[in-house]
Amino acid sequence: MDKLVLIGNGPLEGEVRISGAKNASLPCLAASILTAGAVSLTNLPWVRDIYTMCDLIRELGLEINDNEDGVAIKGAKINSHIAPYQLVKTMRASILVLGPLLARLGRAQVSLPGGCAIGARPVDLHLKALEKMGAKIKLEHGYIDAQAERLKGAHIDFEKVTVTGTENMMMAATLAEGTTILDNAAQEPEVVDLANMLIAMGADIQGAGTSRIVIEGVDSLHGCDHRIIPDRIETGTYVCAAAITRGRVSITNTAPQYLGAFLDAMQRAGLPMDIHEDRIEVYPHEGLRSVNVATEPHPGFPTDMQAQFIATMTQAEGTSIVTENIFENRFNHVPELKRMGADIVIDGNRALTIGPASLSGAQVMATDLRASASLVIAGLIAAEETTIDRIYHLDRGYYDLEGKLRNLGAKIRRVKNGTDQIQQVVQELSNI
Ligand SMILES: CC(=O)N[C@H]1[C@@H](OP(=O)(O)OP(=O)(O)OC[C@H]2O[C@@H](n3ccc(=O)[nH]c3=O)[C@H](O)[C@@H]2O)O[C@H](CO)[C@@H](O)[C@@H]1O
Ligand SMILES: C=C(OP(=O)(O)O)C(=O)O
Repeated sequence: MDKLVLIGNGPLEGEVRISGAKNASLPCLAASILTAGAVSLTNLPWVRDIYTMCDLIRELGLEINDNEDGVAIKGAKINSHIAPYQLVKTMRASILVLGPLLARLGRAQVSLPGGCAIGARPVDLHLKALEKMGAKIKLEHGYIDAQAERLKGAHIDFEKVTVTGTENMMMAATLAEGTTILDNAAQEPEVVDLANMLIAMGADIQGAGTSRIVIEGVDSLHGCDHRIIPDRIETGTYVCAAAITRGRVSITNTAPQYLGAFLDAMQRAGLPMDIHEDRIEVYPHEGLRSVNVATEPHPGFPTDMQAQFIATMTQAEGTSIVTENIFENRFNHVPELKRMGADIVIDGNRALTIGPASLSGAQVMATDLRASASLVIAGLIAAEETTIDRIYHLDRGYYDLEGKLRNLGAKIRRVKNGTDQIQQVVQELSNI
């Protein structure tokens, strides 16, 4: 298993170019199931989850040719309606093929995703909504088995805001008979990106980006060319990396308008920044102030930035209270950050971070995607070496994290298994 080795050093400096959004690419790849036409997607980040989704779509029979910037997909022929356990178990977002398969083929069998490190993450709201659209659903042998000759438009009022639930229903409704209204819909930029792709395929969708989305079903969709939006969570992660190291970093090829609540929190913390249309310039600061945030559905503070924000707050003056409202178990990074010297107390769904704490390198374990990123951020300023194990979590969602950080001057290397090699890499990094 690969590990990351870091040695804390000076401020990051330079430019980092943001990749396409993983969480927009996944539903857009799934949307290609809806058409027999040719789909071209560009600005895909070649991270593990994208490979997994491509494998899943290939497994269904679609033809995919990839290139450096994206994929060309042809869905003229689909010969399976089954999303197997082997693929779904490595990526929960596989559930996104349920709506499109059912809409196009009238049948879908998708392995039921299990819980994961951050929470139980049920898919009951996806299933209830599909039933409301006329699908017959059975749960058998660990699989969701859904059937519907043609889905019918329905009024769906989500009990909770669900991002992939909204995306699944939006895709299913494009080919349904009649009008579907989604209330309490997710307003995330990735939902809007998917809606824009579907509209380019001929779908009739109004209101994406608001809490009510109205979809008028059509008989068929055609192919399209679509460019994926920049990754707001990768962007925020580099803002935190720049902030914790008091760096001067230009974050380019991004879209700051998707990060309002997070950038507002960083500004309240005293981070000097210039925010442009497609880039953020982060400047060195004289010391950060602690601020309180609570995670909420978009446009609130994103849960996917919570771990990286807590890592940054370990260096802010005072006590920062971070309340996690989306997932019931998303503080797995806290015990690991504490092993590095952070002073953090968990109280129910709140994490109280008392700063500034002096961090020292340690052997730590990545437990989920964003928890891993928070350990990298802490490792950038920790004294001596930090070794992060189980970085396959990071590889699910960050394109070339160590390459991008190395470019900014960080002392970071990936090592294959073996403690001998770790010692050698530590020596090499110490000599830089
Ligand atoms: C691939 C992708 O886009 N992943 C994102 C998506 O995940 P995902 O779409 O899985 O998360 P949801 O928005 O669905 O989950 C929000 C909350 O609703 C609950 N819930 C959800 C569905 C359901 O049927 N029943 C139910 O109870 C979940 O357990 C959670 O507590 O949104 C999350 C919340 O912004 C992000 O952290 C993930 O990065
Ligand atoms: C939780 C995340 O992803 P997923 O929903 O795929 O687990 C994430 O991107 O932070």
